Amino acid sequence: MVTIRLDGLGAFHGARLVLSDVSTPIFRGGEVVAVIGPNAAGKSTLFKRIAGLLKGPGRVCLEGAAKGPDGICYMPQDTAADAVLTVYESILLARKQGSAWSVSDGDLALIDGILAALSISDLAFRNVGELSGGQRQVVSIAQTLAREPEILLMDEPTSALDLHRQVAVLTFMRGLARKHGIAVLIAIHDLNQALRFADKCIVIAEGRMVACGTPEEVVTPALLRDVYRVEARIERCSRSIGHVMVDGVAAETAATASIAA
Ligand SMILES: Nc1ncnc2c1ncn2[C@@H]1O[C@H](COP(=O)(O)OP(=O)(O)OP(=O)(O)O)[C@@H](O)[C@H]1O
Repeated sequence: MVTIRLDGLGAFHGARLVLSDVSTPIFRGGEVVAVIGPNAAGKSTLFKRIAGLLKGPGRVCLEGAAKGPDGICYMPQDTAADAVLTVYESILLARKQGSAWSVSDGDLALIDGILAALSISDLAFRNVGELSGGQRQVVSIAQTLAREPEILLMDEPTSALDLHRQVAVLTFMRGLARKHGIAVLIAIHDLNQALRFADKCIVIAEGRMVACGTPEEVVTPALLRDVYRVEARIERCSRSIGHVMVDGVAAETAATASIAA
């Protein structure tokens, strides 16, 4: 089984150390880990550092990955659109990235399966450049899956999706993690989706990890006040899943806001 653990991880943007001292317990294949935190906290930076796109101190301890570091796939936040390719071609290109350019029946069957699983078979021969933002985001997920990741880093993969597709994609990703033993780390702003779909949760704030545990352990009124600067409660629905109920901005922020007004 693949496992990943972060040991004192940090990252530089240029000469600036933007992220430091991120140490986690072991995350195992099959688990979904939500990475949460405010804007500019360092979530994307963390993913880029794990994926080897940024330099910095510390270690990414990977075990049991058949492809080694190549098993780590990063889906960026910005979904680049290559207008001249069809959806099918763009996914095939992603699959063939860094490998021999010969296409097997297995490659085509895998792509057909991904398109069907993500309910985008009807988009296969449309140009990527003419898709909506949400459609492009699902294509970007398909491109990442086509690389058959062992560790999957998804940077806000549902930010452009409607509610149905958010739930469908997150349900699918969790099933995929379980079925294929993939460790899936998802940076996400929707804390209710994190509470619903994640097995573990890490919180990044001001370039450091400030909490790690199950979503229920981590997403608390105290965390919401200290890290997100809102007054909020966690209420359980009839299915015992916690939901964040926001009452307003935290007092200190409210004072600042009224001064600013
Ligand atoms: N290419 C870059 N060059 C210099 N600084 C950068 C670069 N990219 C990000 N940063 C800085 O690194 C810090 C962390 O940014 P990062 O994108 O990791 O945040 P984030 O938690 O993913 O934010 P968001 O939720 O807004 O996407 C920010 O201060 C940001 O300005």
